[in-house]
Amino acid sequence: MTSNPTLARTASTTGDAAARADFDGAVPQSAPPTGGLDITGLTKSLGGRTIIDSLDMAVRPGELVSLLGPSGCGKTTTLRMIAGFLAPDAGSIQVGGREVVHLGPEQRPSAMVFQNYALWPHMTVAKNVGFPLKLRRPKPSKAVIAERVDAALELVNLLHHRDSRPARISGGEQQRTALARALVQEPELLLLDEPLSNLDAKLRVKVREDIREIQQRLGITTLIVTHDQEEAISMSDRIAVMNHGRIEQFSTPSELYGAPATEFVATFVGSLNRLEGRLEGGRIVEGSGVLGIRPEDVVFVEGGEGSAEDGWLPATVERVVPRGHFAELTVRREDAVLRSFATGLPPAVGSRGRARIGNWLEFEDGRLVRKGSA
Ligand SMILES: Nc1ncnc2c1ncn2[C@@H]1O[C@H](COP(=O)(O)OP(=O)(O)OP(=O)(O)O)[C@@H](O)[C@H]1O
Repeated sequence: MTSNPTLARTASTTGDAAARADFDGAVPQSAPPTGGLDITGLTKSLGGRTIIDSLDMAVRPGELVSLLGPSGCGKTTTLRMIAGFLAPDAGSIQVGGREVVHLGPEQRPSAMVFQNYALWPHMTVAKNVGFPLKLRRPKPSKAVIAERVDAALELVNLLHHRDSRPARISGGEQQRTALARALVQEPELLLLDEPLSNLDAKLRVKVREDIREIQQRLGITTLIVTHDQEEAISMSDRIAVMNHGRIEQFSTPSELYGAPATEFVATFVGSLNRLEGRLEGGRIVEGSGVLGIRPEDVVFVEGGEGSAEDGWLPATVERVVPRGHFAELTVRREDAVLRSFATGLPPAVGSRGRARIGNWLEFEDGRLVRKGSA
């Protein structure tokens, strides 16, 4: 297993002379990345059903990738096979170019953060974090374990709680303890199963920023399982969108949003007006395809003449849902009822004006065939 230089460097007393000479008191912004993850032909049946169907995926060294998909699509099953808790029926899993599929979880160069954190209630934070090191053979000395535990706790900003028990710290601190317990193992591959699902909305934003920052600083190749598109979009270099045990698209967040390969991806990532038909002169008319229109691509303007020129059609606001810094409008035109996002002061329910469609996606048989723009 490659030792991660940054984690070693965070403890001033840890490491060999070269590492110490390198350490100038500040944690470097980025370390050389750990190895990538290469999965090919991963297959698993459970209860007589194919759950994962010949899955291929390559995560680059130092990359953070989210496995995103609805409940039951097979995210956790995939992660458990990568971690070594579940044996696949077929396929290869390589970490840093080394085949690990036949190894047990503790022999793999990966560490997992569980959804429920799985902390021992009778152990202090420091004992919990040091536990995986105690299981190592040969067992590291007490002093080495203490140094590495402190380095990991410092990374997650939890040194002051080293002697607290899990019941005495907050949910966010428990999450960071679980993260430190994974990082202390200096894994090449960090695996996180719905890491933020037990946190309240505000803390979730803070913790996801923390995880991203630490991950980038250490250069650890990371795979996160989530069903939360906002979480995936805000943290990931790339997102693998899963549906029924297959990856529908594996792209950057902006590619997924702007050019979704399938109707499923378009509806799962971001919100979408889905309408049967096609656009002709800015007007939705009958047709065999499916139109996908992002709410921000529907513009409503109060008052003014509603003329078909430039795609403006008369429109009435039927519903207004404030969303904080913007509002979601339901706008009725003669051809369709559309959701629209409005920034600034939203119009009142019943307001009349005109609405126009700026950009749209065209799907046939569930696949993207064209992107249109007015
Ligand atoms: N031991 C099992 N026996 C039979 N079917 C199983 C078993 N474990 C999981 N499954 C099924 O496999 C499918 C995928 O489950 P998995 O937990 O991987 O989904 P998921 O995408 O992680 O969902 P969630 O977000 O709800 O955790 C589900 O339909 C589930 O019912």
